[in-house]
Order: sequence, then C-alpha cells, then structure tokens
Amino acid sequence: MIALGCDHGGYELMQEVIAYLEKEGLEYKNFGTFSTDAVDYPDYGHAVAKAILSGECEKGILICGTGIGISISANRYKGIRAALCSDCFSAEATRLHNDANILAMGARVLGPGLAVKIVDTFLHTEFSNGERHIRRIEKIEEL
Ligand SMILES: O=C(CO)[C@H](O)[C@H](O)COP(=O)(O)O
Repeated sequence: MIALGCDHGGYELMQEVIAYLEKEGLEYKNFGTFSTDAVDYPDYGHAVAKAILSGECEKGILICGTGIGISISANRYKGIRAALCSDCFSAEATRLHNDANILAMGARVLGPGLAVKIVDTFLHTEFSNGERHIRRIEKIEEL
C-alpha cells in the first residue's frame, strides 16, 4: 500500500500520479489534500509518515510546490527517509543506497511526464541490501 499526501501546490500533479498508480494496478491510500484550496503541507507530510511508521503503508509519495517543505516535515520522524527527487537517477539511487521510504517531488519544479517516470523508478527499484548502505542507514537511525 502506498500512502499519498500533497498540499494545494501538489494537488494537480498528484492526480497524474494517481492515474499512473491506477493504470499499474498499484494500491494506494490518499491522505489528501483533495482540492486546490490552500492548506498546510506539514499536515500531509505528518499523515503519510505516520501511515508508514504504523505499518499501514510500505511507501509514500509526497508532493508540494517545491517538495521541500513536505519532505522536511516527513523527515522529522525517526524511521522515515523521505527523498526529494527531480530526476530518475536520484530516485533509483535513493532506493538502492538509502532505502528511502518516501518519494517527495515539487509540482512547481517538474512536469507530469518526468514526475510519473520518477515515481515508476522509485516504486520499481529495490534496496540493494549492501553492507555499507545498511551500516550508513543504521547511523542515520541512531539519532
Ligand atoms: O512548496 C511548498 C513548501 O515547500 C508549498 O507548496 C508552498 O510553500 C505553498 O506556497 P503558497 O501557499 O504560496 O501556494
């Protein structure tokens, strides 16, 4: 199950992401927002982080205008590794190396075609399980 969260800046791009997930038959739970009415991005970053930490969802996708505020919000939670990506190389690398559990994107940064490719890359790349990467992730989680 993939947890989705966005603010008003990310709402329209999230509709493209949802269309992709539905086409691929991937299950998701949408924590909102559900319109372009102005909201506060931390509310959605927190909701998606909590859904992952509770075990309800395995991964998350967060979108705000830049992707910055909503990823900062999610990364306040121990055990959350939210990666802000604007390219497919980073989306692949953050799964392989960081075992990122949330993909964050900026709707005012990316076009929908690239954003959907980034989502596809993120969701279809497994953690490498490399010893050095595990050691580094454990150091992140120590704090
Ligand atoms: O990118 C964001 C946070 O990092 C927000 O989407 C952005 O700050 C919203 O701005 P506004 O209220 O002016 O639409």
